[in-house]
Amino acid sequence: MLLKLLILDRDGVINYDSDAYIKSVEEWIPLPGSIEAIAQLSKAGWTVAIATNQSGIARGYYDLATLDAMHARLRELVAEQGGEVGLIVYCPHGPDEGCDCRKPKPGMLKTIAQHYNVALTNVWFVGDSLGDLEAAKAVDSQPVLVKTGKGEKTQAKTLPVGTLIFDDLAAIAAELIHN
Ligand SMILES: O=P(O)(O)OC[C@@H](O)[C@H]1O[C@@H](OP(=O)(O)O)[C@@H](O)[C@@H](O)[C@@H]1O
Ligand SMILES: [Mg+2]
Ligand SMILES: [Zn+2]
Repeated sequence: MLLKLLILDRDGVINYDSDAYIKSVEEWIPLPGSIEAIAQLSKAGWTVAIATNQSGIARGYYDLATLDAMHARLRELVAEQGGEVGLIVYCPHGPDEGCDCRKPKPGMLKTIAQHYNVALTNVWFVGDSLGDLEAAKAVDSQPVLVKTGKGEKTQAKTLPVGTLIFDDLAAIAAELIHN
């Protein structure tokens, strides 16, 4: 049976983003409807994985324990709604470290695909930044832009051909669950 895999960016898609980075669990605040959307997708048989840049680690704004606490909180909130979150992959590196995982490079998407032993072709990758969409395009996944977070600013840029646009994660869940 083909795995129904959906990959999400984190900041600006699941939780509010900030130009000052999300530096603590207290600053990690879910966007309206995002927790419910993930839980509904999970209960409808979707595997929801996450690929997130976290250069704030390299910049020293917060540590790995804090990052893990944010993700534990996310998992706890989704579990309270009867759903579950799949693999969470993050890039802790800074923009100048030349790693393979920082979006727009597709390294994290490849890691997720290998973990679930699936191809990335046409798998929806939902993000609010151009780098998210470019990462998707690089591995023939489906770039999906949400207007939350930095999404409306991103929408004004030149997007990869075929990018789908939705208001928010709740609208994406409705589309995937009911179609
Ligand atoms: O949207 P995801 O990938 O989940 O995470 C984005 C964050 O890591 C941060 O990425 C930073 O970009 P730089 O890493 O400084 O270029 C800035 O855009 C911050 O506002 C943002 O919070
Ligand atoms: Mg983002
Ligand atoms: Zn990296």
